[in-house]
Amino acid sequence: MTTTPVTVTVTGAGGQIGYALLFRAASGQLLGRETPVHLRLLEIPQGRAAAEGTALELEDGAFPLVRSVTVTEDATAAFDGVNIALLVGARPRGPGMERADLLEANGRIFGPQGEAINAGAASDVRILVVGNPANTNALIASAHAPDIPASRFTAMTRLDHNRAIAQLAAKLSVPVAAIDRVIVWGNHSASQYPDISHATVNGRPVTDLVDEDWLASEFIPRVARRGAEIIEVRGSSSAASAASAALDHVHDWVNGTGERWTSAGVVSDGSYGVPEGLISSYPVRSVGGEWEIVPGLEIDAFSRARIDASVAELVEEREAVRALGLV
Ligand SMILES: NC(=O)c1ccc[n+]([C@@H]2O[C@H](COP(=O)([O-])OP(=O)(O)OC[C@H]3O[C@@H](n4cnc5c(N)ncnc54)[C@H](O)[C@@H]3O)[C@@H](O)[C@H]2O)c1
Ligand SMILES: O=C(O)C[C@H](O)C(=O)O
Repeated sequence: MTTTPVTVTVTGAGGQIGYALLFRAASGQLLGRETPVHLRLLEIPQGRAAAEGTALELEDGAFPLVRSVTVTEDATAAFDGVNIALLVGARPRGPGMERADLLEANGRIFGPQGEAINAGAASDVRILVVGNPANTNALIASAHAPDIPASRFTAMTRLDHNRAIAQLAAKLSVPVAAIDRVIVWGNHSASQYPDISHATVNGRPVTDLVDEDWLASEFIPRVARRGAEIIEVRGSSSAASAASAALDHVHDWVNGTGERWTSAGVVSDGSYGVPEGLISSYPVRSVGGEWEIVPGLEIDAFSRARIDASVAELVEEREAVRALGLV
């Protein structure tokens, strides 16, 4: 634990996720209850007033860990000296859209932000991209930050991971904490593969307890399409659960996972047949402040086909942003 204040920049701070995220970050749920924070809220002119209002409410929260709150429209100022960058600011999809439909509009946000991070971030900077399509936006930001190791750019698939655990816990009538070794592979999109072939419940293989039909026809599509289900039911995209997953991701990254597994979109080193350089979701542990891909897992034919399909979509997205000149 450190008592040196950590600078946390949240883009899209005036939006839904920003509002759900900032108060929990201020209370210590992002980095730990001993770590003071400087909060930087980056917005565009349309979102500035909402971010200013959030800043007033953060002040009124009288959070002991908050050392300062700054609202800005200037990416250079927002990322100067940043330790933790939460890139949330981007358009959400509406009903009937896929996340990849946002590629061109949102992709243009992440090149300039990558450049500003490259220019000014602290040497230990860690970046989580939440704005969709998250994996490819993280790839774009990383491509514009040549001085920052690619391993520091991550994309959020923790919400998918949490959704998978929650569905499994409900099916098996166990607390979520009883479940470990769930994996989300690939893209944060409908092609993602929530994989329970290595999962355990109280140390026992989950595959002994659920049938393949439930897996293929209920569990996988429910988790993969949960974002769309939320949009249909709520009328707008997930916010509090997304913020919660962002807190989980960063908290685990900084504080470690121990032996437990989680899922994160991290740069591929070629593991499990994913082309090197893509930002793909993998089973990971956080050790010594770095994400490590869980090595050596056996991948059966059912899983192989699904991982390959999601990775193929990531390759297509990379080609699309290359064609747009974004990487
Ligand atoms: N990865 C995930 O699991 C996950 C989960 C939920 C939502 N999301 C995505 O997160 C993004 C944000 O969702 P939301 O519900 O908060 O949307 P929102 O529309 O409520 O808020 C987005 C905010 O970003 C701001 N913004 C836009 N461009 C910006 C820029 N260049 N710099 C700074 N701010 C900018 C907007 O002004 C707005 O206030 C969307 O792309 C959504 O699809 C991802
Ligand atoms: O599905 C969306 O567009 C929002 C978000 O990515 C989610 O998974 O809830």
